[in-house]
Amino acid sequence: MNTSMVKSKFLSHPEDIGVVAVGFSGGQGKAGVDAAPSALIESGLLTQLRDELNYKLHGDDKVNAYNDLVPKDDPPFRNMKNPGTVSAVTQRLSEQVYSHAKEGRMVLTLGGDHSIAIGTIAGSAKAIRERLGREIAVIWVDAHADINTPETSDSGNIHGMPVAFVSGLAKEEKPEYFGWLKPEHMLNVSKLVYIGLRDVDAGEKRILRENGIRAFSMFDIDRYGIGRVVEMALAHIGNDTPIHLSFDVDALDPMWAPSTGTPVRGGLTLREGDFICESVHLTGNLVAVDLVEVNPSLAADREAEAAETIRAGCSLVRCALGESLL
Ligand SMILES: NC(=[NH2+])NCCC[C@H](N)C(=O)O
Ligand SMILES: [Mn+2]
Ligand SMILES: [Mn+2]
Repeated sequence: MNTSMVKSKFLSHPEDIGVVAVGFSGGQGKAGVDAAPSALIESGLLTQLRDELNYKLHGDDKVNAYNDLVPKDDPPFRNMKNPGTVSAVTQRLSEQVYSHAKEGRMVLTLGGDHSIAIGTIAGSAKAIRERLGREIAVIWVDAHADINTPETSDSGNIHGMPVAFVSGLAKEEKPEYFGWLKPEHMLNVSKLVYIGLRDVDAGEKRILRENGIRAFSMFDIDRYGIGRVVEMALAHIGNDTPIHLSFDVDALDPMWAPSTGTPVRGGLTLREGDFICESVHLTGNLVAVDLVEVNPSLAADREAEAAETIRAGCSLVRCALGESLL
């Protein structure tokens, strides 16, 4: 790590990153998001972390496809699409994230669609509980709240439900349908904060309200500016809490990140996204980062727009890991 970088105080090996590349698209219906990790890696992300930011990287450079986990038959269950597949993949992913996090490393997960956060958050939460006896906080940067329960979801896509499962708002006993999630995997919703929301379903608004969940929408960003919003978000989770940052690239305006499955206009500039990541880095509390929903095959002008989106994603990750601070 460079001398100007902030070492995370909750990591015993702050210079080490466990990388998990998740080539998975089963939480939604559009092919291509599974190709994001290799596109990000090919564009040089891991080399930059190694050579420019001086991290030591652990874990396979190869992308996990999890094909061995896909059940032969995966019918909808409680309105969820591909429930058995998403459950099995996120369970395996939770073990991968856990095994890095329990070593005291930073964990970087490259998605994949946002359903994978069921696995990443479950793995971080469990490891941090065991290592430090603490609960993690989650900063969820997204156009969407992804807190539908199977019953409130219109689409049945599990990438719109991860927060509900990992916080216990959506419950299921069957082990093959997320019943593997145990109390040690869970996120306390009082330690959850959203930034960037602008497309929240009616049922999700009710869930946010009823559970008193702290959320900063694009309205708040226009009103207070990104600086104040990040300050308030960090104040909400407190200065002494390990942070898991889950960044959906669709939080950025489609101008900066056009290649994504559910783009919503009126989003963050790339600079605002980078600022969020830099600010989280500066807390010294970061323990895990997810970057999700980059889909290189979705774009009007494929090559150019996909390259833009990949570049934006790389920038966000580097900022979260300490780049660009003087
Ligand atoms: N991770 C995402 N891009 N999620 C989009 C979710 C969209 C919508 N709210 C749904 O539940 O289907
Ligand atoms: Mn989203
Ligand atoms: Mn999302």
